Amino acid sequence: MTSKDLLNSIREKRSFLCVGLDTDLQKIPKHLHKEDDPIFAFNQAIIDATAPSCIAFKPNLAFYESMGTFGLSAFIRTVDYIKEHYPQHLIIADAKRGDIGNTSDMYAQSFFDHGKVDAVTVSPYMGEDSVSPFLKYPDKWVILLALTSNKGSDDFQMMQSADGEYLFERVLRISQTWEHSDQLMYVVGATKAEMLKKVRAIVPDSFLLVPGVGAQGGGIEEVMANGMNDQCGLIVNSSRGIIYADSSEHFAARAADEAEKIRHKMEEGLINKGII
Ligand SMILES: O=C(O)c1cc(=O)[nH]c(=O)n1[C@@H]1O[C@H](COP(=O)(O)O)[C@@H](O)[C@H]1O
Repeated sequence: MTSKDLLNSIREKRSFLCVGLDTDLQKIPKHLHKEDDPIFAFNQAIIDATAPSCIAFKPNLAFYESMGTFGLSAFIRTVDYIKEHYPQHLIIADAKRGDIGNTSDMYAQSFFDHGKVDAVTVSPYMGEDSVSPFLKYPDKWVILLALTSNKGSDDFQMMQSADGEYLFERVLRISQTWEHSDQLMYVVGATKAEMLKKVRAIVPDSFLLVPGVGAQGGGIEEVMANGMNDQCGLIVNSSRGIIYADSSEHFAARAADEAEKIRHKMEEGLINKGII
């Protein structure tokens, strides 16, 4: 999926929302537990309900791997379901991978050859040779962690070099010199929205994956004000705030309402910026 495809999708849906599929057996409605595959049944209902309001889905691997083969099978079924029924939606495997070259090669194969996702989140801290195996797949995206939404991002990402450059700024600047850097997106937490201007000074044109609205307290308005470029350039994720809005039999309809509320705010931002 190219950035042009993404922008078309954003214009068509009037949205740049990503619905996070952080599916937890303990949190899904009890009536689904009688299904053969409750995780997939939940995802399917959430996907069908929210697809009109979003442009991307982001299953986080931790939630699936924690359930062993049963969880992995639900992950694969989920990806296949989105591919088959909503082929224009970007699928992000949130895996936060990255290792020595030959191991990253295996990770890349598992997501892009065996699995058919469009993008994978990758940690930059082992450097270029740990990321380049993911960048060998044309039309696939590598989403590098730049400035994450959690408190611990202060520990390393906000460290400053003698000339005042933050470590996350260095990640942005150096990674832009790598081969196929046009296939890079970056994670910047919505809770760090005040830093988005600094991010844009280094990567004015890149797409940013922005998690941390909703449950983590980040605000969509500040993200749009500081991070939106003239091609939108944003994919904003919400997981718990949408998928667990309700735990009754009406969970999917309530998830759709929550997604639509966010989409509505995004639509205003896109109009104000002249993108739609
Ligand atoms: O890479 C991510 O998606 C990510 C990066 C980050 O800095 N912060 C962050 O919350 N995430 C992920 O985004 C999702 C946020 O979930 P909610 O807080 O429930 O909306 C989770 O899957 C996190 O793992």
